[in-house]
Amino acid sequence: MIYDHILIRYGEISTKGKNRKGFIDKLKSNIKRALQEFKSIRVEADRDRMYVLLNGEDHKAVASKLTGIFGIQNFSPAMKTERDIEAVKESALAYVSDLSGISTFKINTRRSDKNYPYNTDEVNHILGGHILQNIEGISVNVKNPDLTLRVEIRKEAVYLSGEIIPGAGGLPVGNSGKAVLMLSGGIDSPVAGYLSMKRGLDLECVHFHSPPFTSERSKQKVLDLCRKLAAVSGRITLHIVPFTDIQKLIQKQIPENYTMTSTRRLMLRVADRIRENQKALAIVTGESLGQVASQTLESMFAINEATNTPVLRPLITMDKIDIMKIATEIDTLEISNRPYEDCCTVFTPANPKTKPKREKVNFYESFVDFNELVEQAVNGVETVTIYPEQKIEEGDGLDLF
Ligand SMILES: Nc1ncnc2c1ncn2[C@@H]1O[C@H](COP(=O)(O)OP(=O)(O)OP(=O)(O)O)[C@@H](O)[C@H]1O
Repeated sequence: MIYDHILIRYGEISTKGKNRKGFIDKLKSNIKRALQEFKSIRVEADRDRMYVLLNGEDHKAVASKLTGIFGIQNFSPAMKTERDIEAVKESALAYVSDLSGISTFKINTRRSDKNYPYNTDEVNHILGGHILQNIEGISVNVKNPDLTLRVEIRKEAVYLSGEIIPGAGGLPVGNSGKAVLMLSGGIDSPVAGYLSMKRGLDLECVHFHSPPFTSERSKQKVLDLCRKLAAVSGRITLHIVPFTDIQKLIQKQIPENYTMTSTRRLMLRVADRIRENQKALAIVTGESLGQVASQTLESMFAINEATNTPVLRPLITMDKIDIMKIATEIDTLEISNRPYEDCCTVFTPANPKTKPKREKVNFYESFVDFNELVEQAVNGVETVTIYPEQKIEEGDGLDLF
């Protein structure tokens, strides 16, 4: 089958003029970036549809890229033909003749141009009759056909397609503004990042590390996770925060059962400074209610006091098993399961407070001046941009830590 187009139907889209334009422009540029290896293709957009003009490129390879792009409801490889009914008849016949294993079919016509000289029923009959007359042994089955040939009659042309391939849904990455993702090496935060990109967020990642307590291998883990997220968005900027001094001071000055609460508050403070520098408007975390001591409601209440920036928690109501399912789908689970230490696990107290009190943590922190160390951590951030295909191996010259 020689398809010349892929016809893309938009996902959830606000009908308001300006938002619609923003959505379409963003989706178009994301599609162009995802398809840049196909040199001949062109992408055209109008209010209701987008078209990838294949110009000879393999439609299957292009389709496999399109399935991962947020903002696409579904899409169909399509043949474009002139509006003249004789031309449509010939194209429909060619389309069906070209497929093997089709013994039943139906025609499903939609007219967005109501001025077309034939209504949808008439087009269904004309094309159906033509196919029945010219292909031996084929019959119509309206309930369960082998092929539903969709015919879209538009102002500029008629499009024929036989297959609807589901898209990833969501909103185009970048359509909803920018946030920073607190990315650990664990299972949850990459999934939180993926889901927030699905709602159109552009993400920059922040990772806290504490050398020499955390190793090169835990660094590699985070870089690899970023590479997976970059496969969705085209690229990811990662900010790596030197956190050792802050953690040491916490260990020294804060009572042991409150060190975890204080560590989280300091992480949030530093992440918020990076957010501000990067002109982002929210912080995303991988927290899920009740999962661990730091994720009880009391803990979140005590920790969240560190900022009044919106903290988005896409996984808050999800069970671990469902989070792991998504981690498997986005191919991050195996990376997250690598057994290397994270700065939090290294310093985790034996009995962290599961119901910390704001007053108490404020009281303990009031004896310690963290301001200078927060400043140093923000100033010591190393930033690296990661692309999907980039292989980052240990010792390849990326002297991050
Ligand atoms: N080293 C780190 N760097 C950046 N963010 C972190 C780090 N450690 C934890 N976080 C953030 O805090 C959230 C809660 O972390 P915590 O270790 O309590 O939970 P978790 O369930 O193990 O999460 P994850 O699976 O994402 O590590 C993480 O999802 C992440 O957003």
